[in-house]
Amino acid sequence: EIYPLACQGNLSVPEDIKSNLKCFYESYNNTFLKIGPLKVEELYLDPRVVKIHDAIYDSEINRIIELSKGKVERGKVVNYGDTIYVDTRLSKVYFLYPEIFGDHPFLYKIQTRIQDMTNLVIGREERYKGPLQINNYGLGGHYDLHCDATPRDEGLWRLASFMFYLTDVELGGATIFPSLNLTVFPEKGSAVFWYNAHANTLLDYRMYHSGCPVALGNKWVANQWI
Ligand SMILES: O=C(O)CCC(=O)C(=O)O
Ligand SMILES: [Fe+2]
Repeated sequence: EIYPLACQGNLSVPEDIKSNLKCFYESYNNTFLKIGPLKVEELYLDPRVVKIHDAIYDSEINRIIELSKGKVERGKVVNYGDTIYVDTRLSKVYFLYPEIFGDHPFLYKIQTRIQDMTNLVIGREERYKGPLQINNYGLGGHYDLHCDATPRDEGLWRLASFMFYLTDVELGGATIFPSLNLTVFPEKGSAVFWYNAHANTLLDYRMYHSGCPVALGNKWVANQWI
């Protein structure tokens, strides 16, 4: 079982890959990023997974959690067009839909920043203009192996995933990518970003991942599917 090993951070990315990973400042050609460049840490090269440090302000985190606290409900998963409760996902979820952004304009800023940070456009088609999904895991909360896109989407929806860590977690709660031997521990204010599909839009099965059980503490993350 690699699950417990990976969750504890006892697996690591192969040495030949690790030795080529870099940390750098990125500003693309973006005026705002020139003023405050992204702090990028490469976690894997092919497929590319990056961590962005200081991706969201504490003040924004507080507001998101405040908005979501009383609203989160047991999360479901999509199953052939239905959404159902499953044992493999134990977390509470609240969707901050674009419809409510008008009441909370700071959310526009966050989505715009995600676009700047990824160089991608959220909602290439209107029906894919997704919400910010807020996830809260209590003790034992977890989300087992899954891919954010499904074969039916084939990379048209959820081409990429951008996830903010809104809290540190005292113990457990890592995000693991078992095919890559990659474990990412939550770090408040940071974000991870990866593509769920190849350039030809077929799903990239290497991107299966899990949210490990929280052993101590309380975990909040915010996902934006792109
Ligand atoms: O909580 C995590 O670390 C992963 C969450 C996740 O994969 C998801 O919400 O799709
Ligand atoms: Fe996921």
